[in-house]
Amino acid sequence: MAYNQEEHDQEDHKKIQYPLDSTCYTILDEIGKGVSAIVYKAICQPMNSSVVAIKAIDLDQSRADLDNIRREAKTMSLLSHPNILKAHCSFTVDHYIWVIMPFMSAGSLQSIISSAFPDGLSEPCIAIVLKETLNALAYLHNQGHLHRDIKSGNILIDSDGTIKLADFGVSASIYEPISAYGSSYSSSSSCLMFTDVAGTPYWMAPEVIHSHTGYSFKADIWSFGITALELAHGRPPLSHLPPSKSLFMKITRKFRFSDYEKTRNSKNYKKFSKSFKDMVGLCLDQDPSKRPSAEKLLKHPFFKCSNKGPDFLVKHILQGMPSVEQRFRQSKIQRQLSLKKSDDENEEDPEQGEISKQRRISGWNFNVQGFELVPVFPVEKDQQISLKQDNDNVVKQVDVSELGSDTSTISSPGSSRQSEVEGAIVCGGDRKILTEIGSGSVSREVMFASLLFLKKSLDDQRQNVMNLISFFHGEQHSVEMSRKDQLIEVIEKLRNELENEKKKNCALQLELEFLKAQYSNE
Ligand SMILES: Nc1ncnc2c1ncn2[C@@H]1O[C@H](COP(=O)(O)OP(=O)(O)OP(=O)(O)O)[C@@H](O)[C@H]1O
Repeated sequence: MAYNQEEHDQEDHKKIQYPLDSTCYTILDEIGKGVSAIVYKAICQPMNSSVVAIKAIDLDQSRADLDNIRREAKTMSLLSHPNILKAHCSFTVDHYIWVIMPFMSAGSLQSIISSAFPDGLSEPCIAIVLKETLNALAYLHNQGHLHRDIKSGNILIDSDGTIKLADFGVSASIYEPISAYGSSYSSSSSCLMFTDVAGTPYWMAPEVIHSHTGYSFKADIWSFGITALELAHGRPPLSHLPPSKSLFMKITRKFRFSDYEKTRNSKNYKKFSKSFKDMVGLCLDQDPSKRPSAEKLLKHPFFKCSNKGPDFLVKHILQGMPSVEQRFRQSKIQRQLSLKKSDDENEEDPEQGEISKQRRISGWNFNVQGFELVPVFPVEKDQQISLKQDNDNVVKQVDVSELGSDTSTISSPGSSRQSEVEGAIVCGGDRKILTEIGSGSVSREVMFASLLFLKKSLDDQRQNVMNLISFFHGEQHSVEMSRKDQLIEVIEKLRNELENEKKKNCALQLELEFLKAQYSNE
């Protein structure tokens, strides 16, 4: 059936106003959890007890400030498309913002994959999900909006197989006044560009991480390509690394060979069609200008061949699937078990032992045939931290004890102003080393951008730890949960946050020292 925008808009205007009062809603169950929000299934009594989803965004933990969240609500209220999830309303409840949304009873594709399809979906199912998502994206781009957080966690599915794109928490409009984005928006270049780092690391386009270069609609296309890989393999590339590390790997264009091998030797290696691989390859072009627009991508043979609809998804994905609330409960238990397992493994196999297994690579490309990211090995085999010299590029080793630290060694560019350094952090016991490679593919601005990102993330984590500490001092969570659940959750969070904090602190300090040394050398 052809989609009629006018009819859809008229339907939209007929919608009834949901109450802006939390007492009108009864929470039934927890169904999901994001970085700074919990999602509940609830009923709205004055609306004939209709079922809704409530996203409770904790303002104390949210990266987005109130303005951003208001913008999300505003963006959602102005958009109208069958593949875009539109909120009923939103209002504040203590230090939470409640976004009242239609309940998409099968939850997100991410929750479906993680609970029932760990090795990914079949290609015909992927084609339907991606096509519906791309319809939403094409509409969004035509309206002048970037989504900026395309991933399977933001693609929701209803019991009848309907697909909707959700979560406009970091979306942005190119038509809004520049002041709405502070200094993060620039219209001086030939196309409208954003420069702030937004989104979720594994799905982020390289130009979003290298944010000094600016990015636009094509950043969503990259994330769409990563989402395709996520649906195909069950997880996005580099997701075995912590988010900050995956960002750093993208910036330094390195990731561990052992990790790549893990993916490649997967027993469940699947075959995908040439047109699917080609479509993903187009999205994952390093050069944003070479990626197709959403509208053009819709005309790709991969989508043209797919004539199956939502019923197919019901039959092949949803039938027999536990409810979204059951799945959420299961995933919580699994998370706790895997946390315990990784704790045990860390005790047996300290990080130091891992270092010897690591083999550095100088870049990574998307391989259309193999349908995965492929490492590029450095031309020079020497991976020692050493004095390295080539024609016009000198890299000299500096002992950081000279810079005020007694356990670290960094290599930094020497006399040449053109020298550029790719940094990789290798942590082993208490000896932290910032290594060199003078191949010249990462500039100081990129290094700065990554440092700023790490710093922001560090600040966020510090804030989270402070929140948890105050929670332990007796602050009440606004929604009732069992005491045991709360404690398990808090301990899990605290352990993660502290671990991350420790690693990032260490990395950040070394990198800052390194930059200081670099500048003082000049
Ligand atoms: N309207 C909805 N109906 C049904 N389930 C939902 C709805 N919105 C969210 N969910 C469920 O809650 C989960 C968490 O959603 P949320 O948007 O908070 O986090 P996320 O997108 O997974 O992560 P992030 O915080 O990184 O954006 C989703 O994966 C989905 O399963």
